[in-house]
Amino acid sequence: MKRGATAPLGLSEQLDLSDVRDWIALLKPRVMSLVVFTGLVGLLVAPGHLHPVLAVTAILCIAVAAGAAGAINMWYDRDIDAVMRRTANRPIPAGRIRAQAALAFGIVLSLASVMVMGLATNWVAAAVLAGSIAFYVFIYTMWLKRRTPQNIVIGGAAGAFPPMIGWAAVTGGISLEAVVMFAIIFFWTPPHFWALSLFASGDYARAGVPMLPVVAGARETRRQIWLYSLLLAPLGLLPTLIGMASWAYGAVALALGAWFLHAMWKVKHDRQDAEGLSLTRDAPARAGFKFSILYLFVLFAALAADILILRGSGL
Ligand code: HEM
Ligand SMILES: CC(C)=CCC/C(C)=C/CC/C(C)=C/COP(=O)(O)OP(=O)(O)O
Repeated sequence: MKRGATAPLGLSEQLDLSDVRDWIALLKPRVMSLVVFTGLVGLLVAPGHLHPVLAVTAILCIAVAAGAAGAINMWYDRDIDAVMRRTANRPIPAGRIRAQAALAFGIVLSLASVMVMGLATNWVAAAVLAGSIAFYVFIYTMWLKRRTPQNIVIGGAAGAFPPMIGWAAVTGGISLEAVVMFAIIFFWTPPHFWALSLFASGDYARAGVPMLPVVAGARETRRQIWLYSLLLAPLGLLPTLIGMASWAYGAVALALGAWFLHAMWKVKHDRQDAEGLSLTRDAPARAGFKFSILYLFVLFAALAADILILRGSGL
């Protein structure tokens, strides 16, 4: 058939792949991958049984909720994202997705993820899921981010909820083990983010976001990174100390903790100029940021492996 003005579009024309990529980018998939992984670990280590289909549904709900919260964050932050080099090409500031459409997308996905979580698992898990979306959107994004350099310390709690949500999906409640996993991520977030902010502080200064290096300087930021690292390293051992995991996990946590302290010690004593993007490619802050991600991934993987192996062996 010859294509006239009214002829239907072909599938590839209707579904432009670059559009799909932009909608996916709204969900901040790279950052959320680790959020979802920690949620999965919470679900795997929880005592009890959840049908595999429901378990997969629960993890999808965490992924969709985290992504939806990211989309609403990008809607709200479109003005500052446009100013920062790292974020200027995001779909909203770059004009590829309308702000209102992104907001609607985020709200619909948020509501859907909470409803499906409640129906598939239980309403405790759904409530904590709703709470973490609300925390990220209202407490971090809309309230603290533009007001105080403590924004990520308090707001970071949002990213610490997923293991608790996974745990609640299986058990229908929250117990000490879930709180311990929450605490590990809570104290991990400041070194994770402030290491990055040391080499992205020029961006934040331009956008008027009061991140710690902008307000208090690089030296104080390095000091705070070190203090939180000192708290985090022993916290990693808590699962063993409360009898949740064995000493095999404890040994991994100890080694990782020592490695984390080593990486952050180098950040603390780095004397390079921290303004803008002027840190060299191999600057300790860059290495520390990257290592923070590896640390959390390996720590949670070790926790899951330890508990599943112990359970499998009947010990
Ligand atoms: C308030 C808390 C947090 C803040 C402000 C924060 C901020 C950031 C920023 C600005 C980036 C840069 C990369 C990008 O723009 O895509 C990043 C990367 C990343 N964050 Fe965080 N983060 C926080 C908490 C978390 C949590 C709780 C997790 C997971 C448990 C996480 C996991 C990651 C990962 C995996 C990356 C690397 C993404 C990549 O490969 O590009 N973050 N974070
Ligand atoms: C289940 C659920 C709802 C989880 C929420 C997960 C969550 C809050 C993760 C926080 C990580 C994150 C994307 C911070 C970005 O900060 P930013 O928004 O200031 O970074 P940006 O400058 O890159 O936009």
